[in-house]
Amino acid sequence: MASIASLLSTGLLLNSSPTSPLDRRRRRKRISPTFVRMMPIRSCLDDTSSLLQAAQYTVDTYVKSGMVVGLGSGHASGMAIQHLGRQLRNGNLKDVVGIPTSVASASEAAKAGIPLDTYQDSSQIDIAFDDADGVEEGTFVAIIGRRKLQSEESIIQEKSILNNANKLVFIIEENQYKGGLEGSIPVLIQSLNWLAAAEEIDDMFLGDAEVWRRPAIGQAGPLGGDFPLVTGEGHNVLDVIFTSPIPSLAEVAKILDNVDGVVDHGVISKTPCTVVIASPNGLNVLDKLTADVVG
Ligand SMILES: O=C(CO)[C@H](O)[C@H](O)COP(=O)(O)O
Repeated sequence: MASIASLLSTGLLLNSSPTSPLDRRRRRKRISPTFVRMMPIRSCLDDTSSLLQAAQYTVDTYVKSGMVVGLGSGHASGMAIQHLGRQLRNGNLKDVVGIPTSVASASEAAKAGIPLDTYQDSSQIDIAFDDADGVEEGTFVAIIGRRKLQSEESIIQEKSILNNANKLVFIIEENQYKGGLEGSIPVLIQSLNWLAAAEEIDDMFLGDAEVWRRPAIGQAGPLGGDFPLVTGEGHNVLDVIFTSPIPSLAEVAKILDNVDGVVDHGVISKTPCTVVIASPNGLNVLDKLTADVVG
């Protein structure tokens, strides 16, 4: 098995291999139809205002008094948290408790005056909203966690909050909802044997993706530089950067789940799931009510 460094130096990581495992799975993949509701809400707005509208719509539509709410991370979630705080202050909502998915969302929620609780496995979460780096069209499988992690925060915990919520809503922009997503998927790996796991992932996606270890400071690189990021749980983070469109995120997740040393990753698949999509023309609200059957 070639090392990542040697593959990079020969440029092999950038070449496209027509017979990679992903290609073979691409040919085998069949996805059953699922029910998707589309509710267009028309308006004419710039990017920021449309995301703000999506964030406010999410809170106004799905958060009710007395609920426990998973508070997501990112730009749109920040706006939703601020709006939720306003609704509590002006009395439109009461007795809401927030469970933050990150240091940033905890800090935003504290500033907005939202009462907070910490996440436990037994937490009953009525609804969670979150940003996503991308949501795959039709399947609603999402990528989270590309952002830089801070101190003790954890993709594992963020995924648990989203998975345990009775209702999950992603708030995204229209260019983030599509088939054939590209870019990176964060993968948590045991730090002791990180190189073996990285090389196995590199082999699995040869021709489709580059594998880099995320640094705590400084530039990213195949070996993560001198200061690799170590999460609060003691893991390293690999960014598996797809240079060609991913035909099926669920298949990628399945491959990653089978690699020795992989602890978790930023692919999340949950139904039911709602996506509130902001665009300059207004909002599209899509619901996926049933899970795909892959044969
Ligand atoms: O992990 C994530 C959501 O949980 C995303 O990586 C992140 O929040 C995206 O942030 P932004 O929408 O501000 O680019």
